[in-house]
Amino acid sequence: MQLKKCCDDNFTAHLRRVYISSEFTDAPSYFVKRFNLFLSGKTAGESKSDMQTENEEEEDASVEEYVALTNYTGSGSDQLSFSSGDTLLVHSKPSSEWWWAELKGDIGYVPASYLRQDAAAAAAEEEEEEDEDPWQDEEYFGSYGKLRLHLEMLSDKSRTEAYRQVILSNSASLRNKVVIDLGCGTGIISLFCAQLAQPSEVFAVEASSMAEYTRQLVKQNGCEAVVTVLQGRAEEIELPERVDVLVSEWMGNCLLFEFMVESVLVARDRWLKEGGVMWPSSATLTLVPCQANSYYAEKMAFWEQPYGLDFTPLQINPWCYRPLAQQEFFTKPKFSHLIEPDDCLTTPCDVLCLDMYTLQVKDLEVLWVFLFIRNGSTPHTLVMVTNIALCFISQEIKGQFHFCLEKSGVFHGFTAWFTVHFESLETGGATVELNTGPNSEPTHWKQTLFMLDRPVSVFAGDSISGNILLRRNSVWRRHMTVTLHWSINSSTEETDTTQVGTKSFPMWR
Ligand SMILES: C[S@@+](CC[C@H](N)C(=O)[O-])C[C@H]1O[C@@H](n2cnc3c(N)ncnc32)[C@H](O)[C@@H]1O
Repeated sequence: MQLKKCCDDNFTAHLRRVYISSEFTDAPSYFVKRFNLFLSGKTAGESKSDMQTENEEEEDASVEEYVALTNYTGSGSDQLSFSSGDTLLVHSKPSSEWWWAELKGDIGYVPASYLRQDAAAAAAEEEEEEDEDPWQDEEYFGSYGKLRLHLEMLSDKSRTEAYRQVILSNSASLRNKVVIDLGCGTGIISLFCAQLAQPSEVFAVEASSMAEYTRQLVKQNGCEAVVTVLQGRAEEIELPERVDVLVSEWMGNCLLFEFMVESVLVARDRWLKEGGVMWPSSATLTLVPCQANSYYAEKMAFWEQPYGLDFTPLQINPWCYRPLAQQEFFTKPKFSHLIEPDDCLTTPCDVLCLDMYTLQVKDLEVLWVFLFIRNGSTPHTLVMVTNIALCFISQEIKGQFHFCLEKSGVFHGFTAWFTVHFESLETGGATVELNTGPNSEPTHWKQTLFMLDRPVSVFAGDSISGNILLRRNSVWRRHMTVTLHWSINSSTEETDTTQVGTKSFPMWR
């Protein structure tokens, strides 16, 4: 299915590293073309020939048939009217409430809740989903089997030098130690270990097909006596002995995206000796409220007067739950954002700190706890409908923030980044830190920008407080949703005013 494919393309394209400046350059092109036609006043039928592209067959596969459950009268020129029983072609689902659909050559928004999928199509889709791997290992390890990601990672000097520095500054203590390099990729960290220290053994574990080349690289650099490359998933490989040090570069965008951290924790529990060392030893997620004037101008203010025309219905649309521009550009976080230190409205705040020794896989999950309150006369059984079920989230990755703004400006959103710390083998204190924030050398992760739907003018002395929740997707194990809740307390009003907001950002499912 095209939409799902687009989502997966997003996923592989955003595996830690981002190749496209805009998340939406890969938005379904069919939708974009249809929308262009809509703007030009042509109907789909009239413009069939305009639509023909070499990708047409693939694009047509994206269209899904839905049946109208009841009559609907569209309000405004961008909504479709339909009658119960009509078959609509849904081209895109820009939000959960409003879909972009076609009926008899006309195209427009329709309310999703008025439609149901054709039963056969729904069953086929469900089956397709059931067959999919929730870890998406094929795409994931497929992309690490190519050079593109490795080139980007190795070209990131700050990142790679940080690992080199860790090995170098601990070289004496690494003597005769056994090391596992989890997810060794091209083997760079294992090679640093072998060349800069004298470990007795380095197990370089890599699940992707890159492992075959890594073996050659180890040999080419004369390290085969120390480094053993093992191809396989870290969760499944067997080592001949436990290790003194587990080193891994597992961090993704916004620290956790990809959830490679789970593989690290599983390997830690299986193979790290009692008292062994984890590199990184801890990880911190940092947040700051910020301005993003140029991004806002590029994606939102642009529609105010392009070529002297008024395109504001794309920006502000009373009929839409979320106008198109907001929906397309601000629904997901912007990866690869480089925030200017000047755009931070105040001092950043650490919202999450992970201790790599004590963190558990279950800590990464949202645990749904069901509380059944028994109706006094009914037997104690979970299936009794007379019982009341209360469901609440007992645990999720959650951090609090409280910012006191140091300057006036426009609050466009929050920017997040992470820092990891490596402790010394000897002293246990921190030796090296890799900081991906705006005051350090840019890394390939850059920063992650979460745009609010609407900018808010703020003033020095105002405060912004709230929390951030990272909810791992319970099906798609490498994805999560970041939810921000905030309240802005104004210091300038005679009577205190508070504005509250909340927004969830899927990354990507
Ligand atoms: C971010 S890259 C780091 C590569 C290399 N360590 C470096 O610093 O250049 C992560 C690597 O870990 C591998 N990987 C991820 N999860 C893994 C797992 N569960 N078992 C083995 N390898 C894994 C990926 O295929 C990828 O090559």
